[in-house]
Amino acid sequence: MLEVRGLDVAYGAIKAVRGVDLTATSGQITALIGANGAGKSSLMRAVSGITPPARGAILLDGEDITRMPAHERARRGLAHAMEGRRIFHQHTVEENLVTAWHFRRPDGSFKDALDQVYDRFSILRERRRAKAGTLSGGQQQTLILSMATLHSPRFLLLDEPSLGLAPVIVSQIFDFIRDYARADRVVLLSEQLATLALRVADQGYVLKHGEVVTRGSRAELSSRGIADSLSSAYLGTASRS
Ligand SMILES: Nc1ncnc2c1ncn2[C@@H]1O[C@H](COP(=O)(O)OP(=O)(O)OP(=O)(O)O)[C@@H](O)[C@H]1O
Repeated sequence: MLEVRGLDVAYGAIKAVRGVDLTATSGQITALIGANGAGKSSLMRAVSGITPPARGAILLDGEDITRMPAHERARRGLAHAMEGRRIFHQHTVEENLVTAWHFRRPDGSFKDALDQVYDRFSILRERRRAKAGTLSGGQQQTLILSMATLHSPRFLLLDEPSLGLAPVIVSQIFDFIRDYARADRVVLLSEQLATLALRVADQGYVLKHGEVVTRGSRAELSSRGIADSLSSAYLGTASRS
């Protein structure tokens, strides 16, 4: 279980996250829903140890990791796929996977992990010798997801994995994330569009100006019309470039 208690994240005078309480349980996808600038990425960066919080606590299975360096959190099974396509564009697909494997102290067999990736996303097998920068947006996102999950982390943070992708690719990616969570993992997924988030998430937290304004199960949020109201707010105010 991942718990966040009374979390504040600030950049100087800018308060990006304010007093957030959140619980994400194993076997479920928990969505962070909010428009551009709502504080989703800042919250995730605090959880993975990239941005130190100004206040509050973060616990993994009851252990307080608030002051723990990012690499120690990674060793405890926490992985973070950040917003934007962070891969080595000049390296091949397989070289990117090798790098991801060695980035953490490897245990188990790389070949087995690689076979799993290629069995799941056959396009990555076909394109394993292609430079990652030549892949389509959807293929790059499957590579990023594969890199983030190569070590089968128990806690997976995904920052807007659907960003800019065609609906058919989003469905494939969501299928993967759903299966991943079902195998007793904690998945925290951020998404600007509530309608998209609620297609895959079991529960959600809606953030606005850094604060949780509502939370609930998928059914609860859907019945409250969160999806529609947020989507129209998004369409009116934000751009998704
Ligand atoms: N490194 C930074 N320095 C200063 N302000 C920042 C920094 N990163 C984020 N912010 C500000 O913090 C607030 C929350 O941003 P954050 O990126 O966490 O939101 P978000 O919900 O993830 O939005 P997006 O969908 O654009 O990533 C915004 O006002 C943003 O401008």
